[in-house]
Amino acid sequence: MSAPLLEVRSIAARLGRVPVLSDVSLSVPARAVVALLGRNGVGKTTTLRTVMGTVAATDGRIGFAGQDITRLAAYRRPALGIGYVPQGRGIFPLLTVRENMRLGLRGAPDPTVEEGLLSRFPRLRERLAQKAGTMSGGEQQMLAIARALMTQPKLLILDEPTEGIMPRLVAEIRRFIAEIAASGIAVLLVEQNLKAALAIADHVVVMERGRTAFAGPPGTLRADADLVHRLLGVGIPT
Ligand SMILES: Nc1ncnc2c1ncn2[C@@H]1O[C@H](COP(=O)(O)OP(=O)(O)OP(=O)(O)O)[C@@H](O)[C@H]1O
Repeated sequence: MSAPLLEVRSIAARLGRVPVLSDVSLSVPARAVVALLGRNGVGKTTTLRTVMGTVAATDGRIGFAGQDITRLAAYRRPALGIGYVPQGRGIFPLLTVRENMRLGLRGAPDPTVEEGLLSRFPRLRERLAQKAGTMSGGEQQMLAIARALMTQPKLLILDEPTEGIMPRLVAEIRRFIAEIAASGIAVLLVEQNLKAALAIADHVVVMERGRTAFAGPPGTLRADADLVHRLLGVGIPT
């Protein structure tokens, strides 16, 4: 079997002096969707930030596309093919939609890529010259995803993409994520909603206080109501 696209092996990390991650492992195969779950505060966001390099791994190893990136500078990681949409989206409200979309690029935008994204996100096309801060939370989330896709990543990392978004747009954003995955881009997604995670993911990883407590196919997690209750405090969704 070929190596996974992203392989996080037994990483540890601190925020200030606080040890937040002690033993996190997860793999994202090429073209797969992996959902990262866990109660509030277990370290999901810190895990993603360690992959992106804005938090340093104090132990363990992070590999991407066959390269050891554990100590690679954060600013060099996106260029390897990792797109990241942080929690809270990271949109610049006073810049226009078009300016936000092009923000992560190092050179001129590829017109075919930009055009393809605007066809997929017609709400963004209609608002290209508008300041991003005037859009709804769901539209800003679409913009953040489109911005990450402008760099044509092999892996898209999304931190709670539907958090705080009105229900009508939640379904639309979930559909976009499924489409992105179907187009062959691997997705690593932090998702609070267990039902949505089980529906979209090929693999599920559940964290508990700074470590990986479960990693496997959604069906295995779904079959273990006791484990789901212990790790997530919820029942199995119907
Ligand atoms: N700057 C900081 N210094 C020390 N501890 C922090 C800091 N920021 C966050 N923490 C703690 O680190 C832990 C992990 O936080 P993290 O945001 O990674 O968790 P999470 O699983 O993503 O949570 P949520 O679902 O609430 O976003 C939490 O217990 C949090 O209180």
